[in-house]
Amino acid sequence: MSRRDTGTDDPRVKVRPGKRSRPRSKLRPDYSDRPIGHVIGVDRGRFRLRMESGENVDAIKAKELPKGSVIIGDRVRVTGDVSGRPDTLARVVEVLERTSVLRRSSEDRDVRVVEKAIIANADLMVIVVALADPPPRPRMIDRCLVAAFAAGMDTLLCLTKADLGEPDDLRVLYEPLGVPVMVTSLAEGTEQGVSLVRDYLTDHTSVLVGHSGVGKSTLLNALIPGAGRSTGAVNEVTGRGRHTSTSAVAMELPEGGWVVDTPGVRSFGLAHIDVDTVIAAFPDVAEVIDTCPRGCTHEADAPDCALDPWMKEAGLEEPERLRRVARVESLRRLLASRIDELDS
Ligand SMILES: Nc1nc2c(ncn2[C@@H]2O[C@H](COP(=O)(O)OP(=O)(O)OP(=O)(O)O)[C@@H](O)[C@H]2O)c(=O)[nH]1
Ligand SMILES: [Zn+2]
Repeated sequence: MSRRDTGTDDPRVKVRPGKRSRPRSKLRPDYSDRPIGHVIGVDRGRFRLRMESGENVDAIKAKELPKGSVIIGDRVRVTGDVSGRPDTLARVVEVLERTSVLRRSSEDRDVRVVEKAIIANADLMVIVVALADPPPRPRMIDRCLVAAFAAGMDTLLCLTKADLGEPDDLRVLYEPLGVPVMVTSLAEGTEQGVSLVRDYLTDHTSVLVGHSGVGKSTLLNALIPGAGRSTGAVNEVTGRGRHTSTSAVAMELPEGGWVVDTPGVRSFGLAHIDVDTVIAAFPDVAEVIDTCPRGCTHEADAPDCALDPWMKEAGLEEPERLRRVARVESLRRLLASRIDELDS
């Protein structure tokens, strides 16, 4: 992946990966008059579509479409039986151009990096972080910010369990980057901050990302009464979350908009994202890096890397000095290793 020319060298100019338009082959049939559906459920090769007519229709993918080419959130053209009557199946014949694609990479058994598209057309990543139990990890937040940036999605930082901890340290780290921060408290019988989050999510297509146990399901149930997400259980065998299923689902918000829930976001390797894109996702640090010597790797042992004097600048107030150290360490860790599990 190469960085697109935006006509400027200014690293503050965010470069979002461009939409790719596939040339239409003359031999391919023209499906442009077929009805359009929105993929709101994927379960082992079966798709649930919300048609533009409002009908829900079940479908499979046409053979000519490659494996994995239809994902949750896609807009697709459909042939066959689109009546939505029981025991009917339509056929997805074309995937329309996506406005965003959230990808992840992971290592397969041969330790090859495999990249996978997991969510299409989502515009907002809600990074869910508990203020305590489990303790917040800025490293994970940074990984998510990079993935969202590379996907072309906006971000919202949602700090849960405010009854157990203070949000100020995280606000100091992320508000200067322009990441909106919202705080919720959903301890037994309380419901603070939810309506603000719901208003923010309305009319967007969002995905909640966060470590196991931070309260994603609790938040989702509060946002969408009747969402029926089960909460609190941790897999006793692996000690990890209990999502063993492969199904992905998009749930409708009461006032409009969608929240996507997919086990795909559990592991969040960023190996498919190039160094420039990782750096661009750290706008404050990118500005400093601009003054590095040519070819600088920005790693801890890189000679004359501009990040070192920036961290140690004389006369810095303590919170700002700590913020800079945290930002540089986070970026350096990300540059050193972009393969990681969200839950690790
Ligand atoms: N004290 C407190 N506990 C909370 C709050 N929100 C959720 N919890 C509790 O935290 C535990 C985990 O919540 P879940 O909603 O299951 O967390 P999750 O992020 O969906 O976890 P996974 O499904 O494993 O990914 C549950 O016991 C919740 O009751 C909160 O605001 N305050
Ligand atoms: Zn450098």
